[in-house]
Amino acid sequence: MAELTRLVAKPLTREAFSPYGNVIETDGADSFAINNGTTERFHALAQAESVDGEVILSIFRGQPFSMPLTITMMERHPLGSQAFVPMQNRPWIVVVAPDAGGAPGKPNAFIAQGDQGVQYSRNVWHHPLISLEEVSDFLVMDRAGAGDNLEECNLNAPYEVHLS
Ligand SMILES: NC(=O)N[C@@H](O)C(=O)O
Ligand code: NI
Repeated sequence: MAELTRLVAKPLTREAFSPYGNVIETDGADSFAINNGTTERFHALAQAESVDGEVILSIFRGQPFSMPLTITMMERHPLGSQAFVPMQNRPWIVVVAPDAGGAPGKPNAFIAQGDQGVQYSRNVWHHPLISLEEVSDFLVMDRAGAGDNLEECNLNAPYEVHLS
């Protein structure tokens, strides 16, 4: 088995995640009152992108992974963005990577809190959903339509994701 490179998950912040997309959270976001002041709207935290087809909402029920977790591949969606918002307020893991000549470069891992969602911008390398602790539901917004919207690629070496 190839040497495992240790990857420590960092706290998810808008700034650190900005090269890859948006963090969907109320902390630090502007808001305004609607519904006669009975509701606060945190407006346009992310904008879905689809080159064609339609944008849909789904629920992904993720099996929990134990840590440390060895990752060997990444994927991306060339035809649209993909957003994940946790529905049961449990932490989860986000792994993204820059593009390096059409393949994922060195991955970055983040620990997301249960009130943090993310949107991967179109064509951004990311690892498939990594739930923690218990089976967890996520509201997912992404593109549906004709054509192949899933590109997978092995990492040049396996990484072992750690929480600390
Ligand atoms: N393939 C699929 O629908 N899920 C992945 O895109 C993922 O990011 O979890
Ligand atoms: Ni995906």
